[in-house]
Amino acid sequence: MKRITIAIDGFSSCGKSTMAKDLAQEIGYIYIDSGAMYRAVTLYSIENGLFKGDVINTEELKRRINDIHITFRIDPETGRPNTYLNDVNVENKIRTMEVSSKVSPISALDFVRKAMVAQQQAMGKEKGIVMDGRDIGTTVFPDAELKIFVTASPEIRAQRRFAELEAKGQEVNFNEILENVKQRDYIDQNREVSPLRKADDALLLDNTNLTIPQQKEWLSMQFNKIIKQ
Ligand SMILES: Nc1ncnc2c1ncn2[C@@H]1O[C@H](COP(=O)(O)OP(=O)(O)OP(=O)(O)O)[C@@H](O)[C@H]1O
Ligand SMILES: Nc1ccn([C@@H]2O[C@H](COP(=O)(O)O)[C@@H](O)[C@H]2O)c(=O)n1
Repeated sequence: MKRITIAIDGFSSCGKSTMAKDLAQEIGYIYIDSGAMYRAVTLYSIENGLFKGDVINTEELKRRINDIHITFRIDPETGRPNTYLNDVNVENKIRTMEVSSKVSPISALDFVRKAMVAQQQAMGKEKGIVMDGRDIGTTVFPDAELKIFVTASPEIRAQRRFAELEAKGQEVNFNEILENVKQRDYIDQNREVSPLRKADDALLLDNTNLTIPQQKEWLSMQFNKIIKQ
């Protein structure tokens, strides 16, 4: 059977990774969470003192960008990929509010995007990949055979994220999460390099009123339509 490239873009916390991971597992494709890569660069910057408050030492980060190696390894227990930063598992550390609050300015830097996009394109050169993010259908894989753009109301997205972090035992505040979701959407849509936007040939999915199984079924249907062509 032919193998294709699947790009899933959209707003923060709307369920892109959930859909992408499930589909990849079902069809035996590689899954890459490109947001995890920008989060890992952000964590590196925090841990290496490259932030003074909210100000980034961009010159130093630029000098070090080639020392930042991000890989994904499947967790044998869950069957899901974990993110590694320079060979250390950082899957939990990159999901904190501290990283969420600093990641969008980091991802707006042109040299950071250039480095990440090159790695993402290398990961997808054999096809058989599902990648989610903000610019996958527009910049990383403009020729992807299946492109989806996901959205949902900011309130429902914040609610979903709140429930997830609370279940992980993190101390979270709903309003802080809602503010973060809106702020990241704004920065991601308004940056100069590869701003978040729907590719002209992407299918739009508003999953505000969909359950996880419903959106999974919808995505499988879109995949099957393309693969049978
Ligand atoms: N349709 C849905 N209904 C309810 N909860 C959902 C739905 N889709 C995803 N979720 C939950 O919402 C949360 C955010 O989902 P997910 O991490 O997949 O979003 P995302 O778009 O990849 O986010 P980010 O852009 O921040 O990486 C998760 O806890 C997930 O389980
Ligand atoms: N292709 C991408 C993916 C992500 N970003 C930036 O990273 C942030 C975190 O991503 P999540 O998917 O984990 O929410 C996101 O807010 C973007 O700033 C990106 O620029 N391009």
